[in-house]
Amino acid sequence: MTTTITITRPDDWHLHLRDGAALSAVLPDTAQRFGRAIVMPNLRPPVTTTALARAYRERILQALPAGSRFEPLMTLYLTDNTSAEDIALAKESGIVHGVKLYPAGATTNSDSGVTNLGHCVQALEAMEKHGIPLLVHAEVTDADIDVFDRERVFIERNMIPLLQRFQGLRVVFEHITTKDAADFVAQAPDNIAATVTAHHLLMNRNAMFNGGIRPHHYCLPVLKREEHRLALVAAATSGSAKFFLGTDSAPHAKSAKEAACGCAGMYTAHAGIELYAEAFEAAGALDKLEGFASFYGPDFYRLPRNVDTVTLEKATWEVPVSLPFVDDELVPLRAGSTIAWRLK
Ligand SMILES: NC(=O)N[C@@H](CC(=O)O)C(=O)O
Ligand SMILES: [Zn+2]
Ligand SMILES: [Zn+2]
Repeated sequence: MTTTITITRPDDWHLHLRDGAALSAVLPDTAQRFGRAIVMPNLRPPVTTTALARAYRERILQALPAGSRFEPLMTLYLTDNTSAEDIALAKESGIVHGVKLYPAGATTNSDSGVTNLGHCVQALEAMEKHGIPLLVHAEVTDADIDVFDRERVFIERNMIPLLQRFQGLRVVFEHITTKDAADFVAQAPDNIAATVTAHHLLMNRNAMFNGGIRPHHYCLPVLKREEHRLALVAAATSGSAKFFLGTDSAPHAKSAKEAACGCAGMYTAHAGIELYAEAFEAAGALDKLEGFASFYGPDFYRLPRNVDTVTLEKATWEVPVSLPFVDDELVPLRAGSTIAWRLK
């Protein structure tokens, strides 16, 4: 007898869909599993205005498989020059659901990011006023701060002052990777929540060096020590509405990953809910998966929960060694290996 679980259709609250042919290559994986996704704006050039977000949304809808009811939820990329007027327009549009803060230089395509939060006061006040959440890639970029400490130091230097200054702003601490972040979010007021990726629930930093350097396990924020992974599992399976699903699936061509200076990002959308089922099962907490994957995200974003369902069965399947990707290949997480849950 196979074990199955049926849950309300999940949403992905942190996703990179890219653009053009890459978008067409990856979108079906997400659309098959998730009802909606918060689509990250770090294109080249970045999605900095509602007009750009509207055009990008149309390209996503065009690329959807026929009959799909997947709904892209758009975001704007915060820059030093984002104005209160830009935020008012975003709110009015009804299609923009968050504004993403990338500290300049912190991650893939973040060179237009914020150099100093002091430059963003008017935009942040407008977001507070209009109820648009700020989504934060929470890492400092100082050369003297160890790469494994970048998230912890961001909390002290940036997150605490930000929340102090804008007490009505809703903030998503994106892709948390440390016990420090999990503890911080758990004790913070209800306007602060966090997304958690499947890969940070399933792997610690040893996965980057298992028998040799493993570029497909390199992402940002980088994988951390086992004690941090355990803290993330505890937070995600706690039943707290402050922690919800965000895959941070971030496709890069194989040639850009397997390189002298390889790109950061893991592709996980091909098993976007299945990998979480593995992590929750390992923690003995499958009963907590639906809240994390399907309820707490829409509740935080003030959107209705999905009404249809997905069913997962406990059945091992083999992940292809690579997937077609534009003129290249895409190496998904677990390539050539197996995943213990399958989407029915
Ligand atoms: N997560 C990653 O390692 N990479 C993301 C950017 C990001 O989310 O920081 C990407 O766009 O490739
Ligand atoms: Zn990020
Ligand atoms: Zn991301």
